[in-house]
Amino acid sequence: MLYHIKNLKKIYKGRTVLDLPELIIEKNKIYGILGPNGSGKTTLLSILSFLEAPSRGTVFYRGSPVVFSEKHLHALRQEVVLVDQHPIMFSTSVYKNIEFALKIRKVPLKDRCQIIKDVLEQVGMLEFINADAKNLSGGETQRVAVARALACFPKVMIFDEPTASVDKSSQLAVEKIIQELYSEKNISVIMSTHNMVQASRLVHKKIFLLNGHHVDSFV
Ligand SMILES: Nc1ncnc2c1ncn2[C@@H]1O[C@H](COP(=O)(O)OP(=O)(O)OP(=O)(O)O)[C@@H](O)[C@H]1O
Repeated sequence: MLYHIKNLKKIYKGRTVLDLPELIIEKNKIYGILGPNGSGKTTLLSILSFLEAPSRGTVFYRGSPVVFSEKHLHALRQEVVLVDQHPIMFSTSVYKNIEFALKIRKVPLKDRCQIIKDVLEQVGMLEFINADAKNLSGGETQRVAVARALACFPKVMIFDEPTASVDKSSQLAVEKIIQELYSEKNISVIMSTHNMVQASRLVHKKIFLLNGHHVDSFV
């Protein structure tokens, strides 16, 4: 079991936006979190990637209860990475954007170049290695963001609406990459999406959220 959530609540200014008595997420699968605007998808993904603490309840990760304090979260954030819907790129080359992630994880200088080439190759973006990351299209930016996350050798990758702001061909390219992360790299994937058709072709398990509650389906 990858995650086991028990009696979780997230409360903002007195309003409960997530209320999950129990939720289990198994490893080595692609999960889709589905729900309308404001249903709590991003909030759940932030908690699963250890960037937000629940207001109440416990998150077990690989069998251990997570202590949401900076000291304890450091190691967990090395193996679980979130790829944001609008990834932030620094105004420098694609190479340096990925290198920055390696630098903060203290990857030795001599290893960085090969890792960066490898991950860009995996997402089909090697030819952009020296391009200015600020000039990339939405789809290209998503792929570099995936490469940057992959450079940290994660066990779990979490995507917030990975194809919401890209065109159709980039959408299929990103879906293919997600499929390969799972099938070739044994990375567990959790992604939110509005797109039911996308979920049907890509994910193994769906989690439906409605007003912060886990429901069996929307019908
Ligand atoms: N930092 C915050 N402070 C106050 N309220 C918040 C905060 N973050 C989220 N919310 C509220 O929590 C609810 C759930 O938001 P969340 O972003 O998780 O939903 P979502 O399903 O991801 O929506 P969308 O599909 O529009 O991205 C919303 O009503 C939102 O306004």
